Amino acid sequence: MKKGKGWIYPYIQENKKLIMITVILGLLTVLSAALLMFTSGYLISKSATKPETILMVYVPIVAVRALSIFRAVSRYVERLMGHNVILNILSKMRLRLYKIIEPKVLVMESKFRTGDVLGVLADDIEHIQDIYLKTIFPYIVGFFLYLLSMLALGSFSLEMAGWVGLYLFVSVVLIPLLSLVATKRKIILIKQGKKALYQVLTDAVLGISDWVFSGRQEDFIEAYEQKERELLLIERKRRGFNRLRNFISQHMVAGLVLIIIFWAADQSELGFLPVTFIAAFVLIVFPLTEVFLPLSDAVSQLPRYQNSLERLKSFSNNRQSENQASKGSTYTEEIERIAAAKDVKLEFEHVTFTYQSGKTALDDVSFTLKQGEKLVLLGPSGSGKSTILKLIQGIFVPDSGKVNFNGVSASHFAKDRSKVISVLNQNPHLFDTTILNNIRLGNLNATDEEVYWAAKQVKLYDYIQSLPQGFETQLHESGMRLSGGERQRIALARILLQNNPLVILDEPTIGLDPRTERDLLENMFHVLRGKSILFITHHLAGIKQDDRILFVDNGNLIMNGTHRQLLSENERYVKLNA
Ligand SMILES: Nc1ncnc2c1ncn2[C@@H]1O[C@H](COP(=O)(O)OP(=O)(O)OP(=O)(O)O)[C@@H](O)[C@H]1O
Repeated sequence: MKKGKGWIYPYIQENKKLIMITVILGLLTVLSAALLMFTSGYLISKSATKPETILMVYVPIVAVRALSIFRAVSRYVERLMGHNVILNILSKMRLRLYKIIEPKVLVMESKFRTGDVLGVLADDIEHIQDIYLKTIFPYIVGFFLYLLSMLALGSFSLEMAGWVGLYLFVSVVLIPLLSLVATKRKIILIKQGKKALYQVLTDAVLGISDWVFSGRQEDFIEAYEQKERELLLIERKRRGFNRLRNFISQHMVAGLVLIIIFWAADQSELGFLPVTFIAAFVLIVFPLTEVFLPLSDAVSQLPRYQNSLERLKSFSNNRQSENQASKGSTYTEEIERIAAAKDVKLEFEHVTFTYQSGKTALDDVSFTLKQGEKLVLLGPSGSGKSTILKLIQGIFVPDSGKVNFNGVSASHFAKDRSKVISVLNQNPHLFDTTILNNIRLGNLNATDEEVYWAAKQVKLYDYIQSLPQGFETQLHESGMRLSGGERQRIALARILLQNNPLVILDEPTIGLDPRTERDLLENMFHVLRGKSILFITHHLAGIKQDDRILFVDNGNLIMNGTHRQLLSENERYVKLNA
């Protein structure tokens, strides 16, 4: 199957045999139901004529039994088969979605809203499932049934087949299409409204403590409920319209029954049809319309699918991340070599990067970081530090210039970046498991002794041992029971076990008091000796005389020199240090 070619057609193509079997089983189910009603109608009418012996109706009696068993069996097998195909398709769709999302996890924050991601994961794939179950399968079955009914009726009377064909066309094709046109806007509004509510709610849940502390939770609930009421109003109108459409469709069925009664009676009077067949012809209408009626509803759901499909497409069509994912595998060997050598040279060459919004975040930035060097990336808020970090991680690709590790573009690292780069950020995540497991995340093959060694390096060993359960202490959700400084030390211990050549410290001490900050930085730089360190910060705490400083401002690299040099040469730097 060619990936990236849509979310419906490739799966139909791949499963066409199974889908055909499901459709044939669906047809058999309806046909056996129709024949059952036909034979039952005949049997009742024939019995009413008081046949002399039971043998006269013996064949229809056996046929009724056989058909009812056959109908139940074929319906069961059809459902089994249908769901099997759908579950098979769904599992492949989910895997595909996972593969699309996984490499983008680091960009998610800047490119998608959480509500959007949840929407795709929770709703959209489920909706696509309905396309098959409620629209594609029923429509194919309905189409063949329509042809077969017309052929069967045509063998009795071509004129009648023509009229009934037209009548069914109006109720199966025209009414659904009209209802689609009438409800399309409402369905799109409902879907968009639900999406917006999803996003507002996600946003509010993420910032729930701020709502509570600002004392404005009532305002939020009121605004949310107001939007929900507006949506309900549209939904009520849509349901009202559907009820009207169903009412008209039911009356069309009643009309069809009357037409068949009059026609069959007429044919019987003219001697073309035995009287015992009148009921048979009338009863056959019911199982057939059972297939045709739900089609209106299936068609009116199309706008819902459209919205889901568009959202899934927007996920699969992210050019930047697709570039990285596709090229990543070609460079695996080279990346392994770089990781094994533990000798990395990071080069930024005339890098320019502009966000989709048009904001140029970096303009012609060049610098080099050799193995074992410490580079301090300094700059005020919004100057471009995080953008540099994302370019190093290969999440973004420069518009011009190069970001290379030993000559290999950072954007080729994709999933393998964790073999070369370690990142300690402002808020490392600790999981609800033991301290031992949390540290071992850095290297799942690390022995207990190695974990203890890492804990000693980051000066946490004695503290952990003093806890009643030592390294087996559970950290609870998000590692709540530890202080900010301790959490950073756990994360640092992970990095030591990871043992990568390049470590990026992304403002790891933000929010800590000056003393904890100083102790932590001292410990960090001590235990990370020999590694290349890129220390991103917006102030000068922990900086030594020989550290090389890169100062970015408004996307431009305006200072490049050691702390000592800049203090003696650069007035602005001196002021910063004051
Ligand atoms: N996803 C984005 N879309 C558009 N502009 C962005 C995006 N992310 C950042 N920017 C803009 O690019 C510029 C550089 O942002 P960046 O996050 O790199 O700064 P920073 O130095 O890391 O700031 P801080 O220290 O506050 O984290 C800023 O003006 C910012 O508003």
